[in-house]
Amino acid sequence: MKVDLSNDFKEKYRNLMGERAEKLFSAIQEDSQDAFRLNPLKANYKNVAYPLDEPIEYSPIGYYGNIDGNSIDHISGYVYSQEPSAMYVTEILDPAKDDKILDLCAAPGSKTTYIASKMASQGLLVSNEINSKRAKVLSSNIERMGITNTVVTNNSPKDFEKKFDNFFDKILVDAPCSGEGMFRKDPESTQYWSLDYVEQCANRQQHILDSTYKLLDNGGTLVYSTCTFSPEENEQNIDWFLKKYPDMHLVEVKKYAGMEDGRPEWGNNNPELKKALRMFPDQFNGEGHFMCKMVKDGEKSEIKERQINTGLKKDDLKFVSKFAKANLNGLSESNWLKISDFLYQAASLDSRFKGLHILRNGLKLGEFKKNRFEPDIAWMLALKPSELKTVFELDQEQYEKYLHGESVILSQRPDFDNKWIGLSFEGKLFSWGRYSNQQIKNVYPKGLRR
Ligand SMILES: C[S@@+](CC[C@H](N)C(=O)[O-])C[C@H]1O[C@@H](n2cnc3c(N)ncnc32)[C@H](O)[C@@H]1O
Repeated sequence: MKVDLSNDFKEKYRNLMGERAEKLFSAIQEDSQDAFRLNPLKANYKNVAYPLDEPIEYSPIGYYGNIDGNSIDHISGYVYSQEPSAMYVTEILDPAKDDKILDLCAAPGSKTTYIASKMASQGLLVSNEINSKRAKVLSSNIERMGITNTVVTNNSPKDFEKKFDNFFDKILVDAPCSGEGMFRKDPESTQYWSLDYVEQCANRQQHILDSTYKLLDNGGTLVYSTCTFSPEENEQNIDWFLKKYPDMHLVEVKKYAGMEDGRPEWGNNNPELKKALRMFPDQFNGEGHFMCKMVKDGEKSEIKERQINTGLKKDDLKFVSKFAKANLNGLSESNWLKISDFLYQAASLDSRFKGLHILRNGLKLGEFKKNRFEPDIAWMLALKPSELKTVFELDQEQYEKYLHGESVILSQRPDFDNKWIGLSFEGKLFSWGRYSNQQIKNVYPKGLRR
């Protein structure tokens, strides 16, 4: 599909870039570049059906190529589709295992799931999304990828200001923007673009950055990124931010072939802006992006946690222990949290989260029903085969029927008799199955069936 670039857009970039603008316009008419990531949180995570012969130089888990959303690799959370430029945002954030990280504009979750995979189920990741529909998609992507250390919230950045000042070691602001860098991936998005829209986005980004400053701890790192070319949303906003908060500084990031410096001349001639990074699709094999990394002066604060009541009763422990004894090879009882009838292994028990709209706190283990406990799909997606008493490998026909909502009838008595088993296809766990009487009853969530 041809991308319909408006005259205002072309004139603006001809003025800004001279002859180079024509190269940019032609690149925008070319096909976008697909890529995907592997998920190191899964067992044998390189065991995927997609070719891994075109690795992305700057991402140890990124590969060029297209994935199918109906494949078992996708359904079981072994792969995540993400265009190559966007992958570098997480690499420059450089998440560490014991960090407290906030991803403030996180849906649908491509950067958050990458961050989590680098944290190896440790530390704390807060993935926030202001839009409620998008926050649900974010939450389900986090579930699919088997992520356990994340609190998913649906709030505005301002909502965090009351309780989280100087709390986070690292913050990612992947800001809502005018999306010029995604025009060729989503040609219809050009219809929302105007010179005014760029101004509105720049203004909204300044509000988000104001909140972010308060939430970032001394010595902390802030990565700001957009998928747009406009100077107003990029260099000019960063120049504004650095002047408003003189204890924030840009730091150098490594630039691979095709990545360019930020443009001081687009940001009030602030020479520091060279340290930012730009990707233009006429030079770089990916979509258009801007990103930069900043640090805050000062010594790290001492953060004291105030723990909430976990809501657990003695009987609750009894039911889960009984379930685990029958079906698992062990059980960690740390950070258990009961919310109405649901049991979570919480990513955080800190009372600061009270008052936020939380969609998911860590791993959803399951639900207490009358005198029993039923495990949740989220738990299965986070388990390794070695943690289960029984893993049953389905054949192609059984797998397709199970995904569709049908039960599996076994032709003979199997060599297990426990009730809750892990179901796998091509060696990848994707669902619980409930065994009884030579049948594996279908417990695949209705919303996921296909
Ligand atoms: C570029 S997208 C984020 C993409 C995401 N980081 C990813 O990698 O999948 C920006 C997000 O910011 C959200 N947003 C919109 N207005 C916002 C605001 N005022 N404050 C915070 N986030 C906002 C949008 O709903 C959108 O999901």
